[in-house]
Amino acid sequence: MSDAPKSLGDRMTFPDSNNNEKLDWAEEAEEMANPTPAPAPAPAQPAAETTTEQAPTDDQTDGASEFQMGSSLLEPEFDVNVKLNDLQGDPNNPLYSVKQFSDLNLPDSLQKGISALSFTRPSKIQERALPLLLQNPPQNLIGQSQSGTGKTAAFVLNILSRLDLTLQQPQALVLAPSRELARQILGVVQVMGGFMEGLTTYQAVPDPSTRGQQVTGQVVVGTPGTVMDLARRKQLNTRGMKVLVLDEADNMLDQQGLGDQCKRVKLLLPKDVQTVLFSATFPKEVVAFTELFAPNANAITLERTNLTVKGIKQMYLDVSQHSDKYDALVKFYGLMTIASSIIFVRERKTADELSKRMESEGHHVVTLTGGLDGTERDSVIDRFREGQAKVLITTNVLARGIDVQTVTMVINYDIPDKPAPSGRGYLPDAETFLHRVGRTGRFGKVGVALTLVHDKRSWEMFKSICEELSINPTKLDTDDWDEVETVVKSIIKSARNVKSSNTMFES
Ligand SMILES: Nc1ncnc2c1ncn2[C@@H]1O[C@H](COP(=O)(O)OP(=O)(O)OP(=O)(O)O)[C@@H](O)[C@H]1O
Repeated sequence: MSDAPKSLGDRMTFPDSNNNEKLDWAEEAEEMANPTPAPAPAPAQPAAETTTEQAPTDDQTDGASEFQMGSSLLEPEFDVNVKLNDLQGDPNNPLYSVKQFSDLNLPDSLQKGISALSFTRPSKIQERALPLLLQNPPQNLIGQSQSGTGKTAAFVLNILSRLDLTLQQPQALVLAPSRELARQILGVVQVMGGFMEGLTTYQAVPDPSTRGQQVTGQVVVGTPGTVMDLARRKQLNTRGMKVLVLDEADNMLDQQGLGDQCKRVKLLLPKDVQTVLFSATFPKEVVAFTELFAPNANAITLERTNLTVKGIKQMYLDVSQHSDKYDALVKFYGLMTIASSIIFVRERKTADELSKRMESEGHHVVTLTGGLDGTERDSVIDRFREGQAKVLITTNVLARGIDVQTVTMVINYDIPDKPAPSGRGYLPDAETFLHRVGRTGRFGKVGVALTLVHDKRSWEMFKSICEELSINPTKLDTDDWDEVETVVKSIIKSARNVKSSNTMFES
């Protein structure tokens, strides 16, 4: 099945901190000639097999306010660049960045909301973004920071501080690519705004029980398709909107379907709506469009080399062929106790197959794909959040934004890919890789990411992603499981021993 050497690691290995193996790219010099490595064109695959699942624009039920809080602050470096479009954002202005939430002059009700979440001080992105977001007249913002660094709280605080609670009409709209993320954001709005008397919210994801209902919630959080439907049916009055937020903005503007819908939604809003775009990634293909969508925006960006969360330890399992992946996965799970983990696969079919096999062998797993209806999806993610299920198998539908702090391991059972611009074949998808692995290692927690590599193509894809993101993963060799156990344990231990540099925060 595979055209790869029996053990890829024999000739192509990443440096391994544990056994001092050195990276040997020499044999691949030709393939590496291009500084931004493009992998060999992927073999054509049958359509049904190759479509990477898109984030859904439909499905649903009602809001939940469950999410994790607290953190052990082990997060390493990340620095942001700030591009300011006005003099108010001058670094000499005392509001340029804030050291304490109390410096923001927020109403008491909001300070209480922040305390309810146990946030003691703002993270770097919050420190930089909040003064820019809160200034008047409102300014647009494009904000980038690594996964799990607190972008949600930044845009939610801005929204809540701009509401007129005496008006019972929609005033702020947050669009997210999946129903699960929309529910999660709504949860943050409800807890953070829990002390604001009269605050109302609306969850705009497909829900048969709210069909025909007029939207009166002041903060509307939803998926673009549903929001567009509500507006078209005149159930959502958009005239009073003051803030529009696109979470996972690059994803929202990049995909043909979601991008079109977001544009249409924006056209319905007042011209002076404050437009806020947040993501951990803004690939260059979407940057021009983000600037059109949020004109004259202040921008907080990350250097390409700072995109990864260093607290997430990267490993890969080198298996000989596709059919060995399942056994290697199960063996791996047998080695250690993992608090909670997410296994990402490429297709719904694989998710279902993997889930059936693991269940039949006594593993308790849950599966969430776009193939489930809204109520089922809500129930699965809730059970996983509550710890009733420790293993979640899913597709890219949950690659972005989902915050479950008990997740200590992410497994890329299949390497993420995206259609090549030429329309022929698929290319490695570094952005999706980054978002997937970012489901662990949240807000300074330690996490481990494991990627399965099984043939030459998967190896090349992984290698390209690692180069693009400056990742140096440790190889786990399936010929020696005792060694795998030792290596993984030592990686986890070394990650735990990372001295807190507190660089989640500004010094
Ligand atoms: N100032 C803070 N102090 C402590 N915890 C915080 C603070 N800000 C955010 N958090 C927590 O950090 C976690 C990650 O936050 P959030 O989900 O907003 O990250 P994100 O940057 O949006 O990530 P992603 O890019 O994956 O969407 C959440 O559990 C949140 O409650």
